Amino acid sequence: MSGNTYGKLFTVTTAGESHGPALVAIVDGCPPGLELTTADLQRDLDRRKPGTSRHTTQRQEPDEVEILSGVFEGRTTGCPIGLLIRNTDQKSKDYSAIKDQFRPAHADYSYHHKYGVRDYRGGGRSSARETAMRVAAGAIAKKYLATLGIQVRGYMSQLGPIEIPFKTWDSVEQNAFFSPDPDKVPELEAYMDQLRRDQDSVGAKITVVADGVPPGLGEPIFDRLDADLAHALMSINAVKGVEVGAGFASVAQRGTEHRDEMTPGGFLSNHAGGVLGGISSGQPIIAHLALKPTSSITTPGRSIDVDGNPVEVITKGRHDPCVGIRATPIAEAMMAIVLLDHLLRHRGQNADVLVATPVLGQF
Ligand SMILES: C=C(O[C@@H]1CC(C(=O)O)=C[C@@H](OP(=O)(O)O)[C@H]1O)C(=O)O
Repeated sequence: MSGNTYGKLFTVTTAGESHGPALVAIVDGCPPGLELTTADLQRDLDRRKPGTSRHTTQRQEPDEVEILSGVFEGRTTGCPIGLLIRNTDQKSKDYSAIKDQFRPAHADYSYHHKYGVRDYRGGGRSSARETAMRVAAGAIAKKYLATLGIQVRGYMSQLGPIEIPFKTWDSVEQNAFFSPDPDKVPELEAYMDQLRRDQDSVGAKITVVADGVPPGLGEPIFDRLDADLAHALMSINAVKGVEVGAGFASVAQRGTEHRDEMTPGGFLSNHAGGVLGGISSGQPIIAHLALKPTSSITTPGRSIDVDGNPVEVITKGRHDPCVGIRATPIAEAMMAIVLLDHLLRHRGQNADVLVATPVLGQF
């Protein structure tokens, strides 16, 4: 397998380059009978698309999605769903100056060594533009999960050095950063304005939460739910770290603090992030993602060209000074895809399992 497909029963295959004619996806395994229109997908695509604020790339892409197959009279048929988004605002000449150079920290160098040939325009296949198709596919998963009362939502929890404590979901859709604290937005804006003046980029942390997930999802040993979440979330461009629940903070915790004690009234905490032994516990699933600073910056950097000569790289064109700003819908999509895949797998083997033990209330 060449790594362009995710999932076992609910599968998503993407294809397409940043400056090619279009991005496409095949979403297979969606249960039949789900009401689905392009509007269901467009909402999340609009949340991710470029050029919607001064803090993101100024490439203007409407990211209008077409459903090519798998939907008949407004409902999924159970057959593969073909999706297409046309690229409309490519400016490939921005890349001609660096076509034989490698941007430090970019996939340019490793793609060149792997394939020997690459579409250098806009990062080609390694461009974060590919994530548009994940968002479209994830919207299908989200819609099916919602019919079962499962809701996947995310927010920005840190931008560079600025931590953003969770305040309210109501704020998240009201600002360009997906900040759950409206009072932080002026500070985030000022930070980004200065960053652009500095011709630099910065990292970010995104948190994703799934509420209403029943206990039982996840397949020990290698396909643990948290292992698959790490796989899927780490597959997003620029992600350098994934934590589930307390994550790396678990290192400094004692067992008495980390364990999520149980009472008949419910769990008393959620350090596990909703996953015990690789299987969902019925608590909210919580994951955090670390995204690195964008490698395409106009501040010159030392590198080499394809012949090994030293060069100074300056990346012109339109770029996100912080890819994390648009990553929240992508992270939600990947979590939804993982959850639906595991839900269908769980159903397949365990639909008849009944235990008398009550499902505990969530923390
Ligand atoms: C277009 C998108 O982001 C692009 C991601 C990207 C990269 O190298 O990752 C480089 C830029 O592409 P271009 O140079 O063609 O403007 C971004 O604009 C998108 O996310 O839809």
